[in-house]
Amino acid sequence: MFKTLDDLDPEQRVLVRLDLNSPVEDGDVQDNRRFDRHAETVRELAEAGHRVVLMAHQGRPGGDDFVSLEQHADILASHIDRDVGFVADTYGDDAIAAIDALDAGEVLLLENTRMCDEELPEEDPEVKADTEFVQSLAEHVDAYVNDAYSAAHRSHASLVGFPLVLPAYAGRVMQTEYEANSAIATREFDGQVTMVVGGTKATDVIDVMNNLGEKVDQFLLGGIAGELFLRAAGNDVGFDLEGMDFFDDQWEENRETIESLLDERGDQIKLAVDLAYEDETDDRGEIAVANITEKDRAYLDVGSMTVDEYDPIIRDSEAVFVKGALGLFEDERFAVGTTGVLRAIAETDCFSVVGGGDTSRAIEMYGMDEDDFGHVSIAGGAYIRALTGAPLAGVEALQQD
Ligand SMILES: Nc1ncnc2c1ncn2[C@@H]1O[C@H](COP(=O)(O)OP(=O)(O)OP(=O)(O)O)[C@@H](O)[C@H]1O
Ligand SMILES: O=C(O)[C@H](O)COP(=O)(O)O
Repeated sequence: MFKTLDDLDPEQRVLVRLDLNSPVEDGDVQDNRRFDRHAETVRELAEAGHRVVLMAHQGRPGGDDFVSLEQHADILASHIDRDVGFVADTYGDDAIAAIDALDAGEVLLLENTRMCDEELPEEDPEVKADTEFVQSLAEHVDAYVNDAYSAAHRSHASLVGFPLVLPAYAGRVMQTEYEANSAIATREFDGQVTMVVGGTKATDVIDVMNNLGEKVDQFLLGGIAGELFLRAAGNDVGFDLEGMDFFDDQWEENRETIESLLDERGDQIKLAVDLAYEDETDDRGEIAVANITEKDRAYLDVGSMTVDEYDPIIRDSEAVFVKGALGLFEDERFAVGTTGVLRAIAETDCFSVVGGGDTSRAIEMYGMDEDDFGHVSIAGGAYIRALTGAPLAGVEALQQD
């Protein structure tokens, strides 16, 4: 395990890595649950009287969402009910002067870590620890806290360098995410364990099945990934709408693996029995998979009969994990599958974890209460890695003494 905020000495100058990477629309950073979650860690540190220096990233160089963190400071301030200072510098003289000027309980956000050349290349922690970025900041703080679980799969300087040169602790988000997302690999459940898998990436589903095949009793499939499995089972599905490229490449690359998974794990894998599409009047139409004779239209959701089949399986489960949406839920007509399984989870008291950046958005979009779920992860790439047992560089760096 790692040390947590409970182990931190009083009155520290603490350097805290958050993940505030957010959608940006027309240059405006959108508020989202990452701010709300990290607010807990920041508030706790500030209220305890520490001097709090925050680091985070936004986008990647070259992308439209690669912007300054100035707006993030204001959004975060609104979540913690106290000022968050901002300095447009990552580790230069301005950043150091602002850090040195902090009083107890004050909070300062440094500029986008990815504006620093030493942050991004994926390198070993030892190399990152040796950078000017890490060495300069480390001299002006007493401790390092990593709260950025959702970025912990990256071996970037702000995530893996500091634990080698400073006493390092996990923040509250890091702690909660790590525990919940590792549960499927580490916890023993007495009853049935079910995994709902969908979304657009077949390899995510394949990796999850290969890694968790012994832990999970039933995989309930949907989404593009589910359609690829239906195709492998001999159905004429997998039609790309104009401008979309979900199926052909994925089919070429994964066909054999999917066929052998169906062969070896057929009893554990439940596929949709009906699918939904946009009909001639732009309404939702549904068709039983058994009645599909031609690959002539795109399917955008699992159908209602499928939800009726999946619902009792979820209600009989002791633990349910979700990765990926069962349909194009952003369009209300095609949200039936995704909201159907989420409602079934919310209404039972099973242990549940819902992950995937997109999928978890459905919870708020359709007015469900996060408290009805065991854990709603704010992680995308890190969540899938946790499920498939892959190491997370940022977590490993924290765990070494
Ligand atoms: N049949 C479908 N047709 C088109 N889009 C679909 C379909 N089924 C699911 N999707 C889309 O899949 C997306 C989720 O896929 P993804 O695999 O990216 O899931 P995630 O795990 O939530 O996200 P991420 O990996 O980005 O964190 C949703 O935005 C949804 O609209
Ligand atoms: O938003 C995320 O999933 C994380 O912050 C990681 O971002 P990245 O994929 O740009 O490294």
